[in-house]
Amino acid sequence: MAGSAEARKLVYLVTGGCGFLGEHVVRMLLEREPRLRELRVFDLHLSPWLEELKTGPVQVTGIQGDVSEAHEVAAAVSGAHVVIHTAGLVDVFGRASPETIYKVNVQGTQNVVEACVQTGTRFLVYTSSMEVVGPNIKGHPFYRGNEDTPYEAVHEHPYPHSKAQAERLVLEANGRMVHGGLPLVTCALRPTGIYGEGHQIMRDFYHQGLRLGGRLFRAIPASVEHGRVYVGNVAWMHVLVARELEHRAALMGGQVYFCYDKSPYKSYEDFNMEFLGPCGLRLVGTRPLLPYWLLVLLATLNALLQWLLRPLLLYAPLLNPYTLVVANTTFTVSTNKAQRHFGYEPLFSWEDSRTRTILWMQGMDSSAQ
Ligand SMILES: NC(=O)C1=CN([C@@H]2O[C@H](COP(=O)(O)OP(=O)(O)OC[C@H]3O[C@@H](n4cnc5c(N)ncnc54)[C@H](O)[C@@H]3O)[C@@H](O)[C@H]2O)C=CC1
Ligand SMILES: CC(C)[C@@H](O)CC[C@@H](C)[C@H]1CC[C@H]2[C@@H]3[C@H](O)CC4=CC(=O)CC[C@]4(C)[C@H]3CC[C@]12C
Repeated sequence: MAGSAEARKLVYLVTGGCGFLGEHVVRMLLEREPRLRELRVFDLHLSPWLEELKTGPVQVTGIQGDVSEAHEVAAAVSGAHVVIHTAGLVDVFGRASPETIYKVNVQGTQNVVEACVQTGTRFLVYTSSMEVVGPNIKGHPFYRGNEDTPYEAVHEHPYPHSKAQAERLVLEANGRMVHGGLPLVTCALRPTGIYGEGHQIMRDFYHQGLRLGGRLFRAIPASVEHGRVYVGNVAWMHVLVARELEHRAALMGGQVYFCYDKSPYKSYEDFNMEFLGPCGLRLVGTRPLLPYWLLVLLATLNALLQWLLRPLLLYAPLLNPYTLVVANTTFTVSTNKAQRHFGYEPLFSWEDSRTRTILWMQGMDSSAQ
């Protein structure tokens, strides 16, 4: 939907704009934000597809930078009306050190907040995560909960802990005076497990299945529900929040919103099979093929192997003690807070989300042959 030239006056910055979610946010903004004059895409690694976006009426500016470097963030934020901060180290597989995770996710977010304050940017949307809530280290289920559901959010793993710290920084910054004397308005969005075109973990499952002769072996009971949300709907919620923050600052400022849509409640593995099945893979077993204690042993051995091999190579399998607990703990949301506060409705139906994801996987399938 193209806006008239005179209506184009806003400058948006998307950090992590070349990532799985970030790319969908960037493309959604270009399609559905008619007030855009300039779209800045800030990322550690700029993608080649950015060039194809530079042919339209909106100025698309790729900025290669590191959110953990305050001066680089300040330069990118300066002059922006809205910042959508998606950049982060999404690592639960032990690829990055805890120090690096905190440096990027916490210090990086602090840098974004301070840059908004110093340069006068008034609207900040942060991509938080369901993991800020849970599953907690005790494996307590969170069954179709909402933003107000009481839950003992206790984290030891660097990733959820860093996301919780970053979210708190963003929410506490709401109301701070920015350069120019007006208040900063912030909010945080908490996606559950995002799926869709470009999801690296789905690729990993697909390639693992190919290596195992087209089979995947059930490890988690089908009864363990895991919340999932389509990346296009998460992107749409980011665009909508960024648009509505100015007019609904009193209601939305300092708030958190789960990202949700009509994706069905299923176990993580059964949900993945909605896409892996049409690509020729099958999930072996109606119940977990191995007892849980053996899975714990295998996960622990994987963690030990990762530690032993680290000086030589990065060994980062999907199964480790943390991913096993998360996968094995029910965590689903049922809420309409985003609809009540800013009129959010999913842009993509479950059927459409599923079809788009399958077509992407099949396209990946053909390119893999
Ligand atoms: N993937 C998922 O299921 C979920 C993701 N999230 C959150 O969504 C956000 C995006 O996640 P994904 O797109 O899945 O991850 P991703 O890894 O695909 O994208 C993250 C982007 O941030 C960039 N980045 C990393 N470190 C950076 C740094 N120091 N400076 C600048 N850019 C940097 C990466 O290059 C990448 O393009 C993250 O904040 C994550 O915590 C939240 C809930 C679920
Ligand atoms: C090997 C089997 C036990 C297999 O079932 C493991 C699946 C496991 C890799 C995933 C299960 C749940 C996922 C996490 C969940 O979707 C919540 C997340 C939120 C985020 O912010 C980032 C990603 C993740 C931690 C996601 C990562 C992969 C799982 C642990």
